[in-house]
Amino acid sequence: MAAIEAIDLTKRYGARIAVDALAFSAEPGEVIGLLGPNGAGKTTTIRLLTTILEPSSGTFTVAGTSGDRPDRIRQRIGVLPESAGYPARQTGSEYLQYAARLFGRNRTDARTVAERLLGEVGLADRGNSRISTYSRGMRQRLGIARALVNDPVVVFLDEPTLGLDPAGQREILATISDIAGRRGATVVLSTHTLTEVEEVCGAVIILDHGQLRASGPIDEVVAGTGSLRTTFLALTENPGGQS
Ligand SMILES: Nc1ncnc2c1ncn2[C@@H]1O[C@H](COP(=O)(O)OP(=O)(O)OP(=O)(O)O)[C@@H](O)[C@H]1O
Repeated sequence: MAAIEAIDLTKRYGARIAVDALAFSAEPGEVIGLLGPNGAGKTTTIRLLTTILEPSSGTFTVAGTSGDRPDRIRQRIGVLPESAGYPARQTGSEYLQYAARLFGRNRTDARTVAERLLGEVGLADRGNSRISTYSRGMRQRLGIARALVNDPVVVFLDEPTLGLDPAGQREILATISDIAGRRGATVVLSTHTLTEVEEVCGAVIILDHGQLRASGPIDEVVAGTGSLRTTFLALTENPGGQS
C-alpha cells in the first residue's frame, strides 16, 4: 500500500488555485523531495496532506488512512511546519516530554522517549539547556525530534534546512536519511535546494503554479536531461518571466 496517495487533490482560494488536481503516490520508507519555485503550492500540499487544510476537491490517503479521517491521520504522521515556534523558557527535553504526554505517554515513558529522540537528532548533550540558547540548526533538529514523538509512519518536513549554514544542513540531511533508513518512515522533504534532494531523496515531485510537472524516482524524472537542475528549470520555466 502506498504511504501517500493523492487523487485530483485541489485547493482554491477564491479564484486562485493553489493546488490543481494533484495526483501522485509515495512508497513506504521513501524520502521524497517536494520541489517547486516560490508559490508553486508546496506548503499548501503539505497542509492538505497533514489535514491542516481541507481540500476544495479531490481525495487522498496518508499512512493507509483516508483524508476524511483527519484525527487518525494525525496520530500516524509527524510534521515540521515551515516556521515552527518554540517555547524559549523550556529545555529541549521538557519540550519533547510535553509533546510525548500529548500523545498519551505517562511521565516515565515521556522522559524515555525524549531522551531517545534527543540522541537520535544529535542533541543528547543539550537536552537540559533552554531552547532560547539553541542555534537555528539545533532548533530545527528539535523540531524534527518533535515530529517523531509518536513514531510516525509518514513525516513531513517543510524547508527544514532553510537559513542553516552548510554544517547545519549536513546534520539535518543525515538525520533525514536516518529517519527513513532506521525507522522505515516515509519522509516528504520540501526544499529549494536541489543538491539536497539529489543527496537524500529517492523520488521527487515537481510543482509549478499548483500543477504537477513531474513525479517519480529521481533517475526516471531526470532521464531526459541527466541533471535534476536542468529538468527542474525546464519544467518550471515561465516564458513570461514571472514567478
Ligand atoms: N491563505 C491563503 N490565501 C490565499 N492564497 C494563498 C493562501 N495560502 C497560499 N496561497 C497562495 O497559494 C499559492 C501556493 O502557495 P504555497 O505557500 O503553497 O507555495 P510554496 O510552494 O510553499 O511557496 P514558497 O516556496 O514560497 O514557500 C500561492 O500563490 C499563494 O499566494
